[in-house]
Amino acid sequence: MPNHSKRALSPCIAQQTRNPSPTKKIRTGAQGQFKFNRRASDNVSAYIDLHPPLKDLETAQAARLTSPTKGNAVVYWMRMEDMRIHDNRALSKASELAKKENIPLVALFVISPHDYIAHDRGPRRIDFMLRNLRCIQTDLANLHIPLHVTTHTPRHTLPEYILSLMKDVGATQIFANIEYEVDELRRDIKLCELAKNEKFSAIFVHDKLIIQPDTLFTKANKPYTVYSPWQRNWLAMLNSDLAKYIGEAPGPSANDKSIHSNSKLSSLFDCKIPEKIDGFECQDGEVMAKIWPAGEDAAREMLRLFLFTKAQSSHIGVSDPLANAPEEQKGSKASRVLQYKDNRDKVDSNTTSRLSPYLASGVISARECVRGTLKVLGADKVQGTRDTAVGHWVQEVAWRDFYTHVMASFPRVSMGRTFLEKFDAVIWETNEEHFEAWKQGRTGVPIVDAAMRQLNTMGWMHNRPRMVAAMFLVKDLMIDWRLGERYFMEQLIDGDLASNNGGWQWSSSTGTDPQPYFRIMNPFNQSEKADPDGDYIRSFVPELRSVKSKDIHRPSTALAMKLNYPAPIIDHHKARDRAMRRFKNPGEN
Ligand SMILES: Cc1cc2nc3c(=O)[nH]c(=O)nc-3n(C[C@H](O)[C@H](O)[C@H](O)COP(=O)(O)OP(=O)(O)OC[C@H]3O[C@@H](n4cnc5c(N)ncnc54)[C@H](O)[C@@H]3O)c2cc1C
Repeated sequence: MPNHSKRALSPCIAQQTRNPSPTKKIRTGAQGQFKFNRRASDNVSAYIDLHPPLKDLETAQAARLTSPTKGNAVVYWMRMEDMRIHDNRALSKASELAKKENIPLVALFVISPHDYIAHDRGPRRIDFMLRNLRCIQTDLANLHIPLHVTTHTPRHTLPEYILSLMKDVGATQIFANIEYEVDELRRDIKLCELAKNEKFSAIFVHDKLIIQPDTLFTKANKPYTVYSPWQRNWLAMLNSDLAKYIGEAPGPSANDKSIHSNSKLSSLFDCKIPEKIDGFECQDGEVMAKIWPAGEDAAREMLRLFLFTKAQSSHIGVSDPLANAPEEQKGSKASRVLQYKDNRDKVDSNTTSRLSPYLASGVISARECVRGTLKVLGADKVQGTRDTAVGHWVQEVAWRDFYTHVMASFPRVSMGRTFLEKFDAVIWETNEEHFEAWKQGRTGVPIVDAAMRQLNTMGWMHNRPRMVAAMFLVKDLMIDWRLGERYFMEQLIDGDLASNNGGWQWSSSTGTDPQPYFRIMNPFNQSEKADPDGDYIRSFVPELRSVKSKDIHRPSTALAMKLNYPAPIIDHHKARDRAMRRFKNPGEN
């Protein structure tokens, strides 16, 4: 199988581009247009959609050895999207087998810097991964299960490396949860093949989503490309068998204490998790640890607070989300999830769950989140329609499934290709000053600047400003969405390839279910709706803190000058006309 993925970096290129700094120079092409080193060619794009690697993994799984000889241990291979012990299907299955065969369970985590470069992972996401690994290592050690953490490059030899580690510990079976990105699937297919040659078995399990990809189809037996009908089907399937889709996977059993005197395995307990990874040093690690505490207990507490307590405006910016939590008010209609339908788009308070970093790293399962909604309602069916507050939230969790389904069925979208191919020809501006101003939050449009500064200080943004800031880059500044996609990934602590790509393609009207290109958000109107009193802007744009009136949404040039705040770098109405023209006739100026 040709390995044409845009994400396949050769090791030497990967090393050269090690430091994915936010100020990385923009590559410009011969015609002065921004150029992408990662946009798949037409042939590759067509090939990958015809041969989605998830199907190949399913084929490899069907052909795997079902009963290899008993080994001396069973391995669970944890990856950076399933970083938890509770309700973890691959871990649960690995533990079940170890118990049945009466052999120890060993957990493995391989740090793969080339993968992080290939996926534009930022230092915050990597730091969060290391912090969570520390919690997991301690919790597993309490069950006498070692977590062996090791680093490997180059990434294309990872399957051979995993196989050698299996041999080192005397394991013949390895379990992992599926990662749906192209290169990750190809890596796992290769491991299946190598394992089979050795008469070993590699078992890959669906865990990330509520409903796995490749299960929901239109009446014409095609993958869905529109969210609403897909979601109706998703909800019906979920409610048809709650135990199957959101049932909790049993936790791992403890190993026998004798593992500590096992000559091959005891040293695995000594492994140290690195403080940092070269090229991914987190400059604001302390701030991140405060806003996004690591570990499953923290994630669960975030969920509990969202389900059972009120929003707090003191939690807009850099603050500990678990501190000074308001009292739980059982039966009260004031909890954040019960107010979600009305308040979710308000950015001046913590109206949403802020669980995305935990879901993206798998510190909590999506199943647990949906089970939580059943508890709030005391219901035995999942609410998932927009007419109820809880249903509305479940619909958001479903978007996460949807975008991963899209990526699994149309893998080219993750290779720098637009879903709607006709928009691939849209002509983009190449104004580096504009791009820098957007990144730094100095566009002179307060809601956009607050959003970008929230991203730069918190590694996270509320969904509404994400859409406003993304649409401003693409439609007002006419800068290619792929540059924004990359910048978000580098900054976000919740960076998830499918959701980020889906969000960017939605905002730029190039994706599935697109916001039509002629619907362009007016950032000033959005600001008045989402942040009526201007508190969100005030917390992230200190220059405007003294502005008490509605002027905060659109300060006059004189006021902006007086406050040392930039004038808007673009006229929204003129920019809107330009975007309409360019999208209506892709390829024309
Ligand atoms: C341009 C753009 C880029 C984005 N990039 C990412 C990303 O890299 N990672 C990411 O997790 N989300 C991304 N999103 C989706 C969304 O903005 C965040 O998931 C949400 O803001 C997280 O806040 P929350 O946890 O409080 O969400 P809540 O409103 O509490 O929603 C609960 C969960 O549902 C999921 N979810 C909610 N909205 C969406 C959505 N539109 N698409 C996919 N999943 C959703 C998330 O897992 C979220 O934690 C992006 C959206 C846009 C417009």
